[in-house]
Amino acid sequence: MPLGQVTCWTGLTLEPTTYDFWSLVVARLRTNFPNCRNVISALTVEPTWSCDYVRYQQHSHPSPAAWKRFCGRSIELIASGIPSLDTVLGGGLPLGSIVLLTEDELGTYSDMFLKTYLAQGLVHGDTVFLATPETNVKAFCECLPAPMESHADELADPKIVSRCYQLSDIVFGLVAIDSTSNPLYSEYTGLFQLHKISPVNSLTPLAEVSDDWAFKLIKKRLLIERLTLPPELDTVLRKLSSDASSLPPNLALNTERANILLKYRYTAKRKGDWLASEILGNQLREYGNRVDDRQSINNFASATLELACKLRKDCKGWKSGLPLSGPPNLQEFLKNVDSGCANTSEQGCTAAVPSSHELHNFKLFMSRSNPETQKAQNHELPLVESSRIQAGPLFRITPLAPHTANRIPYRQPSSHHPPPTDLKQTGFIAKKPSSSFGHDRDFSSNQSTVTNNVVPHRKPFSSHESNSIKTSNFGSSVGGIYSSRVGGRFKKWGNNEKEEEPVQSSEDDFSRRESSRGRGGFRGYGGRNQFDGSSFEEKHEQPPIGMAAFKTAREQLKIENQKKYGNSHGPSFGGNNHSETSYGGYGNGKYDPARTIKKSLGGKGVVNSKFVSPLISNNTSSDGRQQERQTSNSQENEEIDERLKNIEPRMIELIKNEIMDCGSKITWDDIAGLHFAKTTIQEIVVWPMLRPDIFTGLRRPPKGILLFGPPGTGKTLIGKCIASQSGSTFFSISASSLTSKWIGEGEKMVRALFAVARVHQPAVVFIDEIDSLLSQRSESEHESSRRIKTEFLVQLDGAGTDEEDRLLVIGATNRPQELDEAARRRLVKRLYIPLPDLEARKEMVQQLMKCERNELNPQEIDELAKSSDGFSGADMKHLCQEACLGPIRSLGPSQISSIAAHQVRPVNMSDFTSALKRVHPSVGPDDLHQYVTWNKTYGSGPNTFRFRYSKDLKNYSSV
Ligand SMILES: Nc1ncnc2c1ncn2[C@@H]1O[C@H](COP(=O)(O)OP(=O)(O)OP(=O)(O)O)[C@@H](O)[C@H]1O
Repeated sequence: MPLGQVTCWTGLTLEPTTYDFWSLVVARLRTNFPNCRNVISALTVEPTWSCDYVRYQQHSHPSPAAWKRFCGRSIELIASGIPSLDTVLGGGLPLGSIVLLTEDELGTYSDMFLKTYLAQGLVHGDTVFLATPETNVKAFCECLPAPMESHADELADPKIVSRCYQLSDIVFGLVAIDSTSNPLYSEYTGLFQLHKISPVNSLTPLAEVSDDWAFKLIKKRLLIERLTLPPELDTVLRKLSSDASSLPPNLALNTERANILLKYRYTAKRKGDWLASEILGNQLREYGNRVDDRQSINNFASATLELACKLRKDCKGWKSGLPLSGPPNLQEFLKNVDSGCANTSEQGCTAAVPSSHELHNFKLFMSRSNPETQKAQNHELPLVESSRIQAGPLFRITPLAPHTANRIPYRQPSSHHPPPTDLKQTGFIAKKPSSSFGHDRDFSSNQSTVTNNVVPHRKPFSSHESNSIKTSNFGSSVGGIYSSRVGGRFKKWGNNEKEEEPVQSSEDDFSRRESSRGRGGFRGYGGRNQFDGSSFEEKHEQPPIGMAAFKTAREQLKIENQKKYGNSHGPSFGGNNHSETSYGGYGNGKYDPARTIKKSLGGKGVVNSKFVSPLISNNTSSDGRQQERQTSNSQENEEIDERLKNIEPRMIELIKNEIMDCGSKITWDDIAGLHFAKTTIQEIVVWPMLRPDIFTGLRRPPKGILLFGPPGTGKTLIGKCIASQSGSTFFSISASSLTSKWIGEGEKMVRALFAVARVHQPAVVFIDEIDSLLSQRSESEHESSRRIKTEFLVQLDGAGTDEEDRLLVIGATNRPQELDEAARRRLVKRLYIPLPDLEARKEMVQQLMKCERNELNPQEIDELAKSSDGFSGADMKHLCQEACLGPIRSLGPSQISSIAAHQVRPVNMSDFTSALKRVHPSVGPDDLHQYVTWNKTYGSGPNTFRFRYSKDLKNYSSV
């Protein structure tokens, strides 16, 4: 996978209460990873519902291949759980995947995903697992990685970069274990791990293990217990190995992986991270070679599929596109799966496993960028000077000046981190890693960084902060929950603390940890509590060197939004900044604190409800600290506009993603002709939106206007221009998509649309083809379409709406005569947008040809305008496009490949003459007649026909 491309795979438990959580996460990932290629969301929960959805998706995207393409266009793929993921991913996670995982009550993910996919990440080394029952969305999102930066200039080989570049600092791993084959875990569902990943980006995310906990999932309760491995582990491992030999290859791999993991855990605990990493590195390489050959990938796919087929929750209607025999066209399929890996050899995609060349480069880089590496590996560094840690090349391990103020005292290896010994003695490894791998990979250096006090190049902090940071590498946002749940042992995170603690730590210890961690926990690390600008100011401290370079994802998002939308626009999630259009939605509109309520997205999260630890209640209830934490959480919760309170978050998300248009600015000059319409609109719409204080009472602008006329005459253009010129948020939706795309949910969509628009006011809601939404009501029409219509009319009428709302609905139609009369009444101003007249056509040609080299003189343009009588604006565009192809057509095929762009001759009149033979008006005289008649009767233009009721009605009745 090329540098910077990230696949986001979210495990979605799709329920109203959790959707907002995940959609926010997805949105955040998308924002933070502009190059993010795939966002794949898996639905698993409501079988019927997700099944319907999937069928619908299948309908639109029938084949797995199409799905793949669908992903490729950075569109969210919603699929129905494991089989489809299997189809999409082909049994292995691409390099650089981010996996967001939530556990369902049956443990489906842990049983299946993790077993067959996630553990594979152990091999791929770069996959980051995030799983959380966190209810505080904002807090969790702040734990998400900051945008990935390109370090291509620093490292020669992009593959190395992407492999080295960790995407997160905190990892929650739920690892399923095969309880039948492993006596150690017979009663457990899986391993629950908390990892702190060094931003130094070690080659394996499991390098710095914080803690292991075994967990049981009993119904909705998650019971977590400290994992203690018995000393006779080697016996168990040996048994596992012998069992594995008799298993089919895929299961053998699973067992082997569990085996490796256990070894690693055990060694890390007993012998220290450094040696454990060495062993792990060595074993992973061997294991990786096996797993990454194509046959094994395929094995994993089939293993997953087998498991998936047995899944009770799997809905009947859904069948995986992947047959048990493997993907139908393996080569083709793997091409996609390999995602950019240039290596198409039979050995498989080696993107996941460092080649010797990569390792060589990496070694070179290491030695070039960091001459101290060797020393580090030899444990010669007594101290780390945090202030000298700078943003810059990765893998920088900075030695210390021994007597500087900002130094972290050398921590003698504790019992938890015993000095490295020769593992040969332990009997766990046959030989000490001798290949360059063990040294070249940063296993050794990275993993040893903590144990051996070589602080990795990470988001830097000053010594002052280090006290809190050291104990707060994961914090209240994610770790906060777990910190209380899993009890003690967070001491391990703090270099200034001496010994690890037993699970059930004392209250004092708990509070000490709490206070030393600070409320921010990980967020402190991310810059909110300790490291944001304000805190530095408050403490009158200079941020440490390199600090300026570090931004939390949230800060980065803000900056990007500001860049993108300026100060007054731009969606953000949860900011209460007036200058932003926040998720809560009082961005550039009025911010009315009374209207906002504090709400945690996903706060009702079912996710959370599944993770009820007995420890948390024990630890926290007695002294009310939980309450304290809740208070702090609630302070940080999202503020959501109460107008959105009853709207399904996924609809809000849909509207924001698909309907809200932040497109290019359009000025009135871009619209040729249409003077009457333009003037009227400026008077009745733009000025009132700009100066609502003047346009009050009877001067109040209409709530709805209708633009009608032949197709391609600029109705949409006008809508966009209104939004652009009045500084409004533009919502553009085609009425037909309301009725077809969101089957059965149309009226909810309408309600959501108006709610979001109100939040983002001033807003223009542009509804194309409004006739299909508000056609004449009839007896025979479908109930759902009637409901949409009613809802729309209610919204348009302003029922339940504030009179002060600056919301304009613009309907556009080519068939005004089909509009329902109630709708017609509500669209007060009905403006005819006719075909462009001679002058307008001339203007269009001039405008369109402005950017093309041409030899047209004013007479020729006049002539052209005359010859194009009856053309719409869109036809004129088509005509110019056709003419511009003239010079290219005049070249022979041989010249096309060789000619320089500037040598292509300019467009001339002859090109237009031939184009005029090919392009014809798209509007017929009969159609025009209808518009003119309707305009005369209902239009708001100056030439409209006045029905003389008293006289004409008499005539009518006498007929
Ligand atoms: N008055 C105009 N000035 C400049 N360009 C125009 C004008 N009218 C149409 N065009 C060109 O035609 C294209 C189509 O216009 P637009 O989508 O606004 O038409 P429409 O009236 O909304 O069509 P439809 O009713 O089919 O949706 C525009 O992108 C623009 O390039």
